[in-house]
Amino acid sequence: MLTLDDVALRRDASFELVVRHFAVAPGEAVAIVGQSGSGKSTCLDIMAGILKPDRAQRFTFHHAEDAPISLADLWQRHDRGGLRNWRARHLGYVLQTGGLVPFLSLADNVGLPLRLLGRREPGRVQELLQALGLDGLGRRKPRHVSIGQRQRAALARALAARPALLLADEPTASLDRDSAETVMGLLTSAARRENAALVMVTHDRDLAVRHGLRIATCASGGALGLSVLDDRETN
Ligand SMILES: Nc1ncnc2c1ncn2[C@@H]1O[C@H](COP(=O)(O)OP(=O)(O)OP(=O)(O)O)[C@@H](O)[C@H]1O
Repeated sequence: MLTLDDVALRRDASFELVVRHFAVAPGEAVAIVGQSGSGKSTCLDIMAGILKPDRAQRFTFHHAEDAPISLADLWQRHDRGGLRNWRARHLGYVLQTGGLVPFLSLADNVGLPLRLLGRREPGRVQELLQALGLDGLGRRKPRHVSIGQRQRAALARALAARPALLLADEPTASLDRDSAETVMGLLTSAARRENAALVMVTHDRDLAVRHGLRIATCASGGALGLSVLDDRETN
């Protein structure tokens, strides 16, 4: 579904991320692991069409019967509208910081992707709040719930429009062990149910392995801090 070949982005004089090859198929789940500062979040932001790569031999998204979309071409043409449409239609992104809109209730945050797409799905928001253990908190603003509850609301929002590609940056980082297991279970089962591709960044390799995710390593090394993600190194 998502394929990257020789995609690179230099962040500063001492750091360049180079994705030699990465591919994820519908229904497949991959965890990107690696040391702090090795480029995991940068990699996810490139996959999300948020950060523009300096070069991309191949950077494509291919969903079901639709024609393949070259994200590399959209960037090349500076087609911001095209990238925005692609993100709205196909992408669910759980940010490390949650990224909820502070002045909207949890329920309105979760329903936001559906509203932006002009879709009405009565019951969908409630179903997600319930699935993520947020029943009864829908009317609260993000600042009036715990960090872990915010994280789960962010996950519910990413799932709302049933995206084909689900990206998550440390979705369990602010959760206790039991909640982390629960959220991982929900994330992977939701992705499987929707036949979505899931790519998540995590420090917790064991948690990812326990939940059946393929492991891709973001390795750092070399004098320039060159970072290479290569999913052929997976186990
Ligand atoms: N906005 C930015 N501008 C310039 N450099 C950045 C920016 N964000 C991150 N970097 C640099 O890019 C490199 C990779 O950072 P990134 O956040 O992708 O790593 P990470 O593996 O996700 O780290 P962590 O596990 O600590 O979250 C680091 O050297 C970092 O200092």
